[in-house]
Amino acid sequence: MSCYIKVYGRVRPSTSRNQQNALTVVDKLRVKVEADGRCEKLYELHRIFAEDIAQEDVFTTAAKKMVEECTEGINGTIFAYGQTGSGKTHTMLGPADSWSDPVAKGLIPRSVEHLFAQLELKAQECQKFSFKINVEFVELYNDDIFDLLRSDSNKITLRDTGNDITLVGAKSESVDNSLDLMHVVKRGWKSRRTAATAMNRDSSRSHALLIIKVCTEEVTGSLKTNRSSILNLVDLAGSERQSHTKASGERLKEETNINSSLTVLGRCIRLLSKPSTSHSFIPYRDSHLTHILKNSLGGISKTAVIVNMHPDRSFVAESSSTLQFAEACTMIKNRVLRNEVMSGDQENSYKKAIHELRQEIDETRAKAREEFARRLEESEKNYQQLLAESTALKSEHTELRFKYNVGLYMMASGSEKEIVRKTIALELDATNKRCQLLQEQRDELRERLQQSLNSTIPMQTPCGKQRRQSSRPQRRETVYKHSPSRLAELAGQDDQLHETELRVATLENEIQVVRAKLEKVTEEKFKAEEVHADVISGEEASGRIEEHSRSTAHDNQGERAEYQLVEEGSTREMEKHYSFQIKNSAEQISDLKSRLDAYDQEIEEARLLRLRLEESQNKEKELGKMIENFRKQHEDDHREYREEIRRVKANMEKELAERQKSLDLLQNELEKTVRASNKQKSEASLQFEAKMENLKKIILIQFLSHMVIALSGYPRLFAGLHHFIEDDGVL
Ligand SMILES: Nc1ncnc2c1ncn2[C@@H]1O[C@H](COP(=O)(O)OP(=O)(O)OP(=O)(O)O)[C@@H](O)[C@H]1O
Repeated sequence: MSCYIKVYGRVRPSTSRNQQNALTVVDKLRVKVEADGRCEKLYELHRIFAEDIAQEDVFTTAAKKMVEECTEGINGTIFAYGQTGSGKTHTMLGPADSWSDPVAKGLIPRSVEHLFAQLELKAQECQKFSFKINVEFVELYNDDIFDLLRSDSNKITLRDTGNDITLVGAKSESVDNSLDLMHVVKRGWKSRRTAATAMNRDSSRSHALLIIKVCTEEVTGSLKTNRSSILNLVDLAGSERQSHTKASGERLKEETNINSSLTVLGRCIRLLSKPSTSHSFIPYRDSHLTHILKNSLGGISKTAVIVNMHPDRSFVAESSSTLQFAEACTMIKNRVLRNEVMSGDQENSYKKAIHELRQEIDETRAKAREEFARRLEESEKNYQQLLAESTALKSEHTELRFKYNVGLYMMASGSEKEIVRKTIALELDATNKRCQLLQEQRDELRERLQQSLNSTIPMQTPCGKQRRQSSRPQRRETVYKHSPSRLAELAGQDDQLHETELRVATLENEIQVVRAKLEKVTEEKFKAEEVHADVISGEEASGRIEEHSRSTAHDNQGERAEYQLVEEGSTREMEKHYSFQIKNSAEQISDLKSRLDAYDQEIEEARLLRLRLEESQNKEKELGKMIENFRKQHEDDHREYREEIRRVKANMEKELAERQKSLDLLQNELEKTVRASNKQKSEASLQFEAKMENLKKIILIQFLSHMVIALSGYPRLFAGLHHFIEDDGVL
């Protein structure tokens, strides 16, 4: 497994109130460096700790996980880097004499405590778990390594065996608990070289390395697992500028050495951070510091770097160079190895592995079942939700229908809305029919009226004629429907119309009678004229005829005058009578016309009602469609859910099958191993038996040869023995 070095930045609080800060923590990942407000640069690290960050947070972010992994056989290194006085010791150990302060204590005391807490936890969880902690504490002063746990000033040398760098001559102390370890740290710290400088009253003049070696043993059944790891906690000395520290003499020499070792560290980091030079030579051996940290920089360890910075503007150059160092560190990748050795009975370990795999399969199955149940529940919930939504829509639809029915109810006053709803179709049909009937009746009435009018034309006054001619054009034929109440009203009007119709019919009869009378009178008149003409045209006695004619003419004149008078009188009377009748008829016609208008109005209203009804029906249809769509969508969703569940189930079954397959493979392997070991055993026992047989023979031969030698002095006994051997076939 490979992973990048984790790099964290920490900005300490400013020391001077007058100075403006050159560093601004932008957010949790970025810090901005500003020089005289001119150029500014943003640096992004894995985390930036602002001035007010708590020590606990620094530990949790930068070290906690690494400490935990140390108990699993993974090496870890944490080191603090930065200019002098930037807070490296504050970060690693905490303020002086506050290492046991729960708030102020630094990363080393917290790591030590957490390490032991973790080991204790493992001991509780595992039946057979033991651990061994050894600690070494050294300092690199003027590029020499000194043991901080020994009072003599013996120098320590480095042994590099490739993967391991060991400190030859360093005292390794075994500790059982965190208190003991911290006691060792305190003891060693007292020996560390510090001095007051212009920058720091208690400036570290050396790089301090606390090396905690963790070894654990875990026994499960007949399987023994040994793990080992090293946790390096490093407090580097700070880079210094002579202009700031104003060092001289011994301090200047220290300063030069510190700076040169840090320069080598920087160079190694720069080379490691370039991907092109990943396989080229890295000058670890140029300084003890880089040599010791070889495994932590591009090696087989998990590494975290905490770069400490001073926020003041006067240290802006140092802060920039520290951040550049940090940025280079973020590009270095380490290869992390787990130092773990498993031993014990192989067969048992296989069995255990099989058992564990079975357990894992069971767990996976249980998880799959849980997941399946959860998804099923989820889909059920969704289904319920959709159902609820569908019900809501239905109720909305019902509500709309209700409103529509209320509307109908209001229109069909007097009827019950439920009845109206149920009988609406029948009513509509009936209304249609009645409307049709009414229209037919109306048409018939119109026709008869027209006939009546036609028959009275010769007797009409010009004014009546004009009125008739100016009557409205015939309306278009439309089939309308009425509401029941309107139909009741119309029925009343229908009766009236019928009555009028009867009256018109009576009138027509009367007209017929009058006409007949008129015809009779006219006929009589014509007859009289004919008779008169016959008398006048006789040839006999023309005088007489003349006389008779004169007298007859006189008589006829009187008769004719009389007749004319009668005729004139009756015609006037008749005219008077007919004009009265015509007047009456005209009045009735106008009345009928106004009624017809009213009918038309009613029919118009019925048409509007019908339109509204159609609208409502359309709405109902739309709602029906919406519900249908919704139901379809719901079914689709449900199908999708089922599909997904089936997919998940299939995947899980596939996974289970794969696991089962690997289990079978393991079982086969185990059987093979058992068979091989049995074969070996039987071969070994056969060999052993053969060897034993040979040994027995050799012993017997030796015994017999001794006997031969011993009995050579007794020939008879020897001969007997010889016989015995030959007879028994011993040799
Ligand atoms: N984050 C902080 N909060 C409060 N005080 C701090 C912080 N960082 C540093 N200090 C204080 O600043 C002073 C110098 O800090 P420290 O000794 O840790 O610096 P250093 O980087 O180790 O310096 P040197 O390299 O010279 O040893 C100390 O008094 C310390 O308590």
